[in-house]
Amino acid sequence: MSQAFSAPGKALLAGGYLVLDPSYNSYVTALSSRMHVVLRLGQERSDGLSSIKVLSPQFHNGEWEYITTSKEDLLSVKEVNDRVNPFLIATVNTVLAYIQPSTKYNVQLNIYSDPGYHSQENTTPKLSINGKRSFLCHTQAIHEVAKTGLGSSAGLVSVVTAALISYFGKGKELDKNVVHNVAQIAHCYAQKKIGSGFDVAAAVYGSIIYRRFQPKIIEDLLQHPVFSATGDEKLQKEYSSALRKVVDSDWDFNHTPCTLPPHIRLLMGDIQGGSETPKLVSKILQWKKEKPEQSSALYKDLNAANESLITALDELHKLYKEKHDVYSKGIKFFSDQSIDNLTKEVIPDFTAFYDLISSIKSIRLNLRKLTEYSGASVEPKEQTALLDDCITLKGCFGGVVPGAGGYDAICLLMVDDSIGKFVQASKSDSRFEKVTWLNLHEEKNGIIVEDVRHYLGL
Ligand SMILES: Nc1ncnc2c1ncn2[C@@H]1O[C@H](COP(=O)(O)OP(=O)(O)O)[C@@H](O)[C@H]1O
Ligand SMILES: C[C@@](O)(CCOP(=O)(O)OP(=O)(O)O)CC(=O)O
Repeated sequence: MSQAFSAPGKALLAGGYLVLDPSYNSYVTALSSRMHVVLRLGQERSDGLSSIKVLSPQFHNGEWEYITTSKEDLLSVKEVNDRVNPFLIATVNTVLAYIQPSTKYNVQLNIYSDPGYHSQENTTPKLSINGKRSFLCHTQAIHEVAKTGLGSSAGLVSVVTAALISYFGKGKELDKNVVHNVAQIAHCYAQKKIGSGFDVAAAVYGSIIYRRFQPKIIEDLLQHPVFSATGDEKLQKEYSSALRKVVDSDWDFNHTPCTLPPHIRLLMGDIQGGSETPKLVSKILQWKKEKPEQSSALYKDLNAANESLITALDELHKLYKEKHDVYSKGIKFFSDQSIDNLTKEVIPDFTAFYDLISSIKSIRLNLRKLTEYSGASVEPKEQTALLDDCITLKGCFGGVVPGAGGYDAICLLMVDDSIGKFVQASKSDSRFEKVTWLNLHEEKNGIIVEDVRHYLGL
């Protein structure tokens, strides 16, 4: 029996930092760069132990094996050959503790990541037998390859969780909420911190308006004494029942499906400027602690701007449905227009388009205030200049620094038919010489079942 699944990457278009607080909504776009897993029965071990073997053939030394240390002790998982992958062992541990398999298992998982997740330098493509899948092979180990911040670990944890839960569920229909909850716990354990979880939520559910779960739901689990006393069966059973109770409880968070309006597409630019999200987050949290009044006022304004983007996108969906011809005229108008030199005359029918443009401007204005007040380079001046340059070209509604911001990426909202000319024009414009436009788009679905035949020969 073989099964295949995939999960999308992510771009946090609105809600960076605020999404750490369960009071605020964020807007996450799931991306066409996907993380794939193929699960098949593995080889039985001569010692009769259960095992989960994970292969990542795209990367040097991309092989990890997890075995239970004894026939009785189902939950003490050991990494074989000492190759460490914190996200994989956390996922294996969490799934096994949740499932508590009663019979022996030997499973092999092959992981494949689409090109957008990592730098494509020094790679060679490998095609599957039926040509449906092509992945880039790297000469380095996974932890040595530069990332593009599309959420590879979140995609990995989510898709491995889905595959293992499906396997142990013996084909029972996958409950995405169980996959989400188990994957969040595993991802937080691997990261040794409880982030907002927007990346795991997007990997499981796809493009969403996301309000985070309360961290306290999983805090005790991550501190459970079982982690400091491996092999203690009584503690393992206690942990497993506590885990099951948490996973099966109502997490009371928001993951409303959303998608960009028709003919409006995301264009991501990779700047390779490198940013340390944890350092940016700690700087912002420090400022919040030191300047409670200033920060709460700015968070209020930033949240209003984020919500105005969500509303503007929703209004554009309504315009498309209710006045399709007006919507089409608006798309045509903006495809041949740079918003940097919009005439003052406002075309009344295009209000929803103008609202989108002004919501992006409002988010950026408040992110620059966040940068100034906190000292964290959320929208540093180099990114301000680049985003301002982008709106001088036709077909661009504006753009933001996604997620935590910093120097490594920009996300533009574009008229789809204008992207080709926009990218072409940027190639001969020195203002964009540091930008690599990523060949990806919104793919709003979260975890999906894939056809295993597409991976044969990889
Ligand atoms: N294809 C893969 N195979 C195995 N492990 C992977 C793969 N992709 C990502 N990982 C794991 O996720 C880690 C990267 O996670 P992280 O630093 O959080 O980056 P990101 O922001 O892309 O999630 C890698 O070092 C590796 O441990
Ligand atoms: C700051 C944040 O709210 C958003 C960070 O978004 P990014 O997409 O920048 O994160 P990385 O995956 O580290 O690149 C932290 C959080 O929500 O956990």
